Amino acid sequence: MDHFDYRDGALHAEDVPLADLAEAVGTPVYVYSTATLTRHYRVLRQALDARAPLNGALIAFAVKANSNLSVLATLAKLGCGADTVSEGEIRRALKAGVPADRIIFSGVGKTDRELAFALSAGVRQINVESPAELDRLIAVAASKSASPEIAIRVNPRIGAGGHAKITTGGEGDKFGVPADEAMALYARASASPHVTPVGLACHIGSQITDLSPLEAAFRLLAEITRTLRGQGLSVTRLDLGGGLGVPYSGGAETASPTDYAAMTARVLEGLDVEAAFEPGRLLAANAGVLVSRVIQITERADGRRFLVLDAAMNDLVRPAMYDAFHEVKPVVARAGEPVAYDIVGPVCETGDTFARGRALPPLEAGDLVVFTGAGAYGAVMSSEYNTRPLVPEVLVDGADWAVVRARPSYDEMLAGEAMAGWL
Ligand SMILES: Cc1ncc(COP(=O)(O)O)c(C=O)c1O
Ligand SMILES: N[C@@H](CCCC[NH3+])C(=O)O
Repeated sequence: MDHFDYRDGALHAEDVPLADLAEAVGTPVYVYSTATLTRHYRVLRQALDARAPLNGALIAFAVKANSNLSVLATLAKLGCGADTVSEGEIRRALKAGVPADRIIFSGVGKTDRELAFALSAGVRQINVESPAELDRLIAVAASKSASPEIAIRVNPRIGAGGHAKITTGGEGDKFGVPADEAMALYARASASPHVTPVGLACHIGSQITDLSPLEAAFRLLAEITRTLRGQGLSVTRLDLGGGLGVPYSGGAETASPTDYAAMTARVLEGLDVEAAFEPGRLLAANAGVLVSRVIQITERADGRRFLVLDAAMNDLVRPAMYDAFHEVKPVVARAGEPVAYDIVGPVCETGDTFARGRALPPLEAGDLVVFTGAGAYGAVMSSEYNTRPLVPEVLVDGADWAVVRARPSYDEMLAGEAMAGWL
């Protein structure tokens, strides 16, 4: 459930009419709902706390899904931690008030500088994804006389997710260490005074709607835990990643947080480990919309109608990149027989197409529409392609709202560039 509803035919974010926001801030603009973020966090928190093996488990929001400082601070205030994949994300999480002991550092290619930064920040845990990374981490930690707590990320050879480009646990995927190698790596790490292995991690993909691949991966981690303990090694934490999908359209079926918690608790029963989760999309996707204005409607003699918006693939890349579906709705409810539109942006790429033949009520130039489900992997994946300013972001809380990232001016966009001295 979200908090974007029609009231008297006008779409609101909580108590704020989106048309008012569009007028005040301009379009395109991302709008996030505090009540929805809060609700999504609480639903997961309660589902986990209802199952003894998961009670109090760390929820570390995957910062890559939405790294806006105010969004992170909203979640941090609820007790949420952060799953990070770069020095930049660790800096953001700290700045937003996430305590270092709730920050997990994941990622397939952390630089020595980033590892050193994570050590000095005192993050809770570094998830090591390869033997080469373990060697570099040991060297960095030795130079600081440190011994950070680490988990080994297992590649369970179970890929899952909404699109081939977003599976991460498959055999050919770059992430993590295959199970047998992971056990050898864990034993090797345990012998070093410069890392302290505490557990295992996995994350097999994103937009996963069926629990069975997740269950298979979690069972594998439980089995590895038992094997390592049989070798006299200590394993106290399992980081079970994120990946749970969300319904991008009203009718779509996805596993619920309650079913997810029940399945996970069954797998961990009796194992006596501290679990952690790294949801991104689950908390943020349906807490955000992208508001855009119709520039014009281009009609062809063959009857094709292009709805040309002021938002483009550089603002919301998921349809172009993954053929992802986002529902499009008019901000002011309109009557009339639905019309089929090809919904496109102004960027000079055929891929700048959000949807083909999408049925919407008849629209006119100047009308506002929203893309729903845009709170995760929306603004964070935007670019300035075609020298289009990055989209601003607004956070709503009841009847209050604030611009939490401003649209840059053209001067600001060009300020970082310099003319070569010989020109
Ligand atoms: C290590 C890790 N954890 C968590 C996530 C969050 O995934 P999702 O947004 O699907 O929950 C990702 C991204 O897929 C990831 O790479
Ligand atoms: N960015 C992707 C998901 C990948 C998540 C990061 N591993 C999306 O928009 O669906």
